[in-house]
Amino acid sequence: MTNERIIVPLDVPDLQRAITLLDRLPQVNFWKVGLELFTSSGPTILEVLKSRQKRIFLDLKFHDIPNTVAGACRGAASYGVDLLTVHASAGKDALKAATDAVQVGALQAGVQPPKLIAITLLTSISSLQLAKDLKVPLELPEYALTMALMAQESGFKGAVCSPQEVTHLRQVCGDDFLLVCPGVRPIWSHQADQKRSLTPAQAILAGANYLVIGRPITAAPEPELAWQKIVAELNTVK
Ligand SMILES: O=c1ccn([C@@H]2O[C@H](COP(=O)(O)O)[C@@H](O)[C@H]2O)c(=O)[nH]1
Repeated sequence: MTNERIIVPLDVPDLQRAITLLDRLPQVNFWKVGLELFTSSGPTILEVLKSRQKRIFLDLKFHDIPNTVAGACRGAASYGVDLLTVHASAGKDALKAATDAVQVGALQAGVQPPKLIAITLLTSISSLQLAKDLKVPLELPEYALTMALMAQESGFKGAVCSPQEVTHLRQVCGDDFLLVCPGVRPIWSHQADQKRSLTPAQAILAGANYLVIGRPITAAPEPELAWQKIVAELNTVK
């Protein structure tokens, strides 16, 4: 179903505002909890989402030494969430440690392990910034692919990438590798800080499994209407 492929981030400063958004958009089945809400309010929101039978993408983007990433992944896996992120640039040892740790954490908690998804390169980074600020000597598509392949070799189930990299990553990583795309922008919405965007229809046609679409929906004057417009756009390419 189309709307199962749209993940809406709960990028709000507190639990009450998150619940207000959930109440306003009951048609959304897949929600993302990220750094802003988790830092301010902790894991309570995960219980709220589960009590409403929602799917959960816990986007905490771990990036640390292997031992610390493993500990964080064990803890996060105990919540029984569907997807969990780690930065691929934490390196192969950290990614392998994460792969083992989610199994342990989930087993101890008696829940299913989350699918681990690697951040390849934040969608707010442009090619120019990658070269000039981060001093990465690879072209951006090659860098994103290198990160995705390292994650795949380390046992990750998928990657977060911009929709602009999806075609290439899909070709190389295969059909079973999940590609989760933020930076998706309908033509009627603002780019804001996203640098590598495509429209929802273009992202799905390119081969994305999931689209993460936040402010075009959550900051719209009428979020329900924005959601409906995006679902209608995706129905044209089903
Ligand atoms: O590379 C990345 C990784 C994660 N994100 C997250 O996705 C959403 C995008 O929200 P919008 O309001 O649609 O821009 C946000 O929660 C980010 O933390 C990303 O944008 N890029």
